[in-house]
Amino acid sequence: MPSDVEPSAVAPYDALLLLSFGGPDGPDDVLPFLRNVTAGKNIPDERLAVVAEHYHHFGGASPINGQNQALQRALTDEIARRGLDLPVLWGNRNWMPYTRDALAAAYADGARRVVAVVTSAYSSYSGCRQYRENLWASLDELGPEFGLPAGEHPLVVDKVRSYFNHPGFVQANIDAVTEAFESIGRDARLVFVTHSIPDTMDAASEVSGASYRAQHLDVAATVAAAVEERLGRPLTWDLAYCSRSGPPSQPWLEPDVNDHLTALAADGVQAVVMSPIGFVSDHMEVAFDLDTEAMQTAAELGIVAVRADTVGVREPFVRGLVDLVLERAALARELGADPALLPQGDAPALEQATVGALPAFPSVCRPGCCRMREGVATGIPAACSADPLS
Ligand SMILES: CC1=C(CCC(=O)O)c2cc3nc(cc4[nH]c(cc5[nH]c(cc1n2)c(C)c5CCC(=O)O)c(CCC(=O)O)c4C)C(CCC(=O)O)=C3C
Ligand SMILES: [Fe+2]
Repeated sequence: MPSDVEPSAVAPYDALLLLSFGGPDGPDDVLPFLRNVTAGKNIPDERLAVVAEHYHHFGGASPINGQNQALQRALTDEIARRGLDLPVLWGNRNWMPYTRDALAAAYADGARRVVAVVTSAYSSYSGCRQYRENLWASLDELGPEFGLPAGEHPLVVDKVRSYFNHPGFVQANIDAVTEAFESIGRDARLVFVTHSIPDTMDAASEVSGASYRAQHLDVAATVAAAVEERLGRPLTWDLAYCSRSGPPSQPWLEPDVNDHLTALAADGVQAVVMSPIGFVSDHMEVAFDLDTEAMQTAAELGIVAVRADTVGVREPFVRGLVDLVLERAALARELGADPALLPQGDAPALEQATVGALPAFPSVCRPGCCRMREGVATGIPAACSADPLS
């Protein structure tokens, strides 16, 4: 077996946690799942009913769980290929297998320090802090279960940095968009798509180095430039959003992809490649909001549309995630085992591969990282930062 690194390259980690959103496995799961997702959120009942219908349209099961299992297998294979020893666990914030159960199993197997990879490439409350809050709450619950005094955690969990500008994630998107252009076989507008979030959440995301929107614009510019080079012709591109929820009175990032297609049609655009750079797999937002709804909008407008693949289990992406785990392990070794020693900011000198104009995002979240609103602490503790309440 070829091995590009020493087995000790994963130290101090005993396990890798693939941390994801979760989704229903069948019709009976849909409502309890939606209640988990929206607990304490200001989401109108009408919106929930509509989203429940999206799931029922697919037999009540989300594709996300199967996709995460495929990624878990791909990571396991890539880790073995490199001659490394690191079991890959899978846990979700909103559905079984839950984060706490995955961590409980890791602890029972003897793991004490775990590195997490979140299935969200971008930094925002939804893609960073909410996962870190879920980790902290899970660790809090597990302490007493394993006989520790309340407030003591059985495990330390670190997370790899937001990887939107890591070469592996970006390369997999470049490949997918190039293939989509080859399949449409004609000149087409390139429309990048991501999940909309409230404007207030976007503003709060900026503390990590650049806002959620700016992170996407950076990736989009890099991908578009590389695809132009591969195709040998210039492209025009935009960033649009899908899956808005929340009350209509609350501003969210725009334009919505359907409105954007309508505007493009009015401008005479006849063909579009949609690239879902905001998502790592073809879960419900992609399967329904893009493949069902936006594709129907395009058809009604007479626009020929092709949807580029998400990164899924593409080789550059999977390889990149394992590179990020090794990067995080090197940082952990440099900083020592005590999370209290972690710096309140950037990583010390460490080789961190990036592409685009933005720097590598912090591996240890900065104070105020990815709050729901700028300057407003929720009082909910979050893992993977020097101060859980900051
Ligand atoms: C930025 C972002 C990502 C990408 C990063 C990441 O991947 O984490 C993402 C992913 C996902 N979102 C998902 C599902 C849902 N998101 C909801 C609601 C919301 N998402 C938000 C943001 C994001 N969401 C926000 C600001 C809300 C409002 C309420 C809140 O602040 O939480 C709701 C409630 C109903 C609705 O309002 O739509 C559902 C059901 C699924 C599972 C899909 C499947 O089952 O296949 C996935 C992967
Ligand atoms: Fe963060």
